Amino acid sequence: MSQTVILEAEGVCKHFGRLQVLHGVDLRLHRGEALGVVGPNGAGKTTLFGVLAGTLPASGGRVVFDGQAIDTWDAARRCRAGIARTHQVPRPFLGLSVYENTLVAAQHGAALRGHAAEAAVRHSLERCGLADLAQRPAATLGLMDRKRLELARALATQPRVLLLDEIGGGLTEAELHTLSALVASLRDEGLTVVWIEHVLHALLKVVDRLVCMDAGTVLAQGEPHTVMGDPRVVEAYLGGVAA
Ligand SMILES: Nc1ncnc2c1ncn2[C@@H]1O[C@H](COP(=O)(O)OP(=O)(O)OP(=O)(O)O)[C@@H](O)[C@H]1O
Repeated sequence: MSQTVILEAEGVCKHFGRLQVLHGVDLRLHRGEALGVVGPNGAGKTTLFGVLAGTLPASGGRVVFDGQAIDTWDAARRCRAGIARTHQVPRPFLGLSVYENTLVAAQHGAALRGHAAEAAVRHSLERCGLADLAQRPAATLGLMDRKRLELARALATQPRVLLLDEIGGGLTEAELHTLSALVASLRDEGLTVVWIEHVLHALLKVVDRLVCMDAGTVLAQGEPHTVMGDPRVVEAYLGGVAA
């Protein structure tokens, strides 16, 4: 795995009014790796994603993508540059088809038009196992297919970095197995992935490194099983019981 840093948070702070949620987070993402992010509810994981993706302005620190400071870039510009994210609760356009939902992402997220947009949509739907459901209205999809669509919409923006926010929640064991295999294959094809997840066994099958956050700071990071066995992680995240 290359050790080139593609995305970096340096001393990132975030306040919501008087509530400080991120307290100087340092995070380095290496090109081509899959990085897992775990931590107790309220640790600031999703807030960090917002700051990286540009949907939330940081209150301090900086974010560097591919060697450039991107703090002044809005979310649309970051997406066009190659940072895509999924959300905990998928919110597709319910009245549009799977195809149309993904086309909107290709057009708005990556500014693709015509054949290039159609090719990106077809490829994303095939990658996510949705090709046969392309004409289905999004409103008729079950949970797993909504998650597939959320992923396909992110892929249609042609990302270099993919931020996955708890995409495994609510899935069956068989669905989790499929999801882990899909995320691993995306990483194996060269996509850089950051995955926030509470379903630990699904996450640990895939990630190369793990970060544990607690109370707006990075508590531990490194080789996944070493991090999960770290006494501070066991105490803060696993309620004192080792995984
Ligand atoms: N827009 C907001 N306004 C005020 N407080 C917020 C806002 N967004 C998040 N918070 C607070 O920031 C803290 C961190 O939330 P965040 O969602 O980032 O945590 P998390 O680690 O992703 O948690 P979870 O695992 O439950 O998703 C929480 O206390 C939350 O209530």
